[in-house]
Amino acid sequence: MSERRRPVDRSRRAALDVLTAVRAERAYANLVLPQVLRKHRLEGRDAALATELASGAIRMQGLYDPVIDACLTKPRLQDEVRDVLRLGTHQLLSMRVPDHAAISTSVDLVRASVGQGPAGLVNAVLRKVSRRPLAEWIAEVAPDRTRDLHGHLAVAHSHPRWVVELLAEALGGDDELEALLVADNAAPRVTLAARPGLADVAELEVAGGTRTTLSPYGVVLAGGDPAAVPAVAEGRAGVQDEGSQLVALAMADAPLLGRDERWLDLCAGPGGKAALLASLAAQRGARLVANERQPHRATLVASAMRAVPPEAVHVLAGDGTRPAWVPGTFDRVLVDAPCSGLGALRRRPESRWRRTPADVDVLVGLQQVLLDVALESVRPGGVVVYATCSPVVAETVDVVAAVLARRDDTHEVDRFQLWPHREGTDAMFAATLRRRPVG
Ligand SMILES: C[S@@+](CC[C@H](N)C(=O)[O-])C[C@H]1O[C@@H](n2cnc3c(N)ncnc32)[C@H](O)[C@@H]1O
Repeated sequence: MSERRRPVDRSRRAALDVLTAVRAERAYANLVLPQVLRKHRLEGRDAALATELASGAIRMQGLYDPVIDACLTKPRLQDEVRDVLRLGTHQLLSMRVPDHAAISTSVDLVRASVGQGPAGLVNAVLRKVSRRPLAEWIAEVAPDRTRDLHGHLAVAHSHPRWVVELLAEALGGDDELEALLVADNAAPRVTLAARPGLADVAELEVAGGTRTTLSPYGVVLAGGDPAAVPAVAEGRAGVQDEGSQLVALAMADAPLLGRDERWLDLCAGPGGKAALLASLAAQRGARLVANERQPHRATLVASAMRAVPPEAVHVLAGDGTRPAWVPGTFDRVLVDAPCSGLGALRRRPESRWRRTPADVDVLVGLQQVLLDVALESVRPGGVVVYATCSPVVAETVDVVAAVLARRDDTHEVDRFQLWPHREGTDAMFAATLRRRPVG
């Protein structure tokens, strides 16, 4: 068949659709992927290939773009052509696709999506990329490691430099920094939580899972579609990172004197932690109020609760900074605050390129207000867990310190910081605070 009439590989076409939507429409890759896979009728290995191509090309663009630029003779490149080159470069440098297949399918793809014009350019650039292995390209395009470690790691592991610097600050130094950046670029394992009283871990093991070591409710799936597991389909279990399970348990299991009936999840959407908390509350004769500001996310919370006994939960759509309850109502409160998400970069390939340092500044103000509201909402003697899926110092320990500095009725009793390269979880932070009992 002539080159011009060769059909475009559907997985690569789908991957390009994802890159286009993420770039041009600011779509989220993990939300747009299922739609694109359906549109191209991709399943099994073809769907897995499209997913790897799209996620890898987006995640690694901080390394691939300088490599591509080093192969150009003219500096300017159409966005659509750069997307095709990112996909081709990912195949050449990070996947086991033979060079000739990576190059010819990319040429076909650009011909079909942009036109004949850039086909020669794509062919020439990818041939140059294919002449060196990844390590040599890193040595060529990244700053020298001994002179500028953060600059080197930022390019070699494709993270914005400001993110690398905040992660180094959170780690307290550079010793584990590279291990963390490597972990950020690896696909997370799919973990389920068996919601107590509704499903048990043994049931999920039968579905092909292996027990997690840190959460008593967690099971890691070897593969396959988690939605096909009956307990997940029925809402008796949920897909949930082990770190998120530990945050929910920090709230549910913090020692408490006196009444333990009224629980609040102040920022509940989309409802993973709230569903685990509500099932625990049902077992312990407590009731959870699951509050979420965005109405459509409150709907997701309600859906996550479909298997929970209705008397154990009340879902509320409301702004947590203007509480709809009187102060001191609750015995336990979780404030899983809106945050930069820099601890969950493994899950969202584009998020590191979307976030800016200014986002962190804005979020810190909201995080402090929400933590203050949480402390006002809990009775004296009650506990509040403040959590983020970010390890950034400004969003974690600094928020807790700033709020505690203004209050003389609260002290910190516990805290943890999890890491993808240590525990294999998202980089979740949680601090447990207690309001002093009166008298
Ligand atoms: C990190 S997410 C919570 C994740 C959730 N706990 C879970 O495990 O599924 C933060 C949530 O806070 C919500 N949020 C943001 N501002 C809020 C506010 N002022 N009041 C209540 N919720 C808010 C966001 O819409 C988002 O759903």
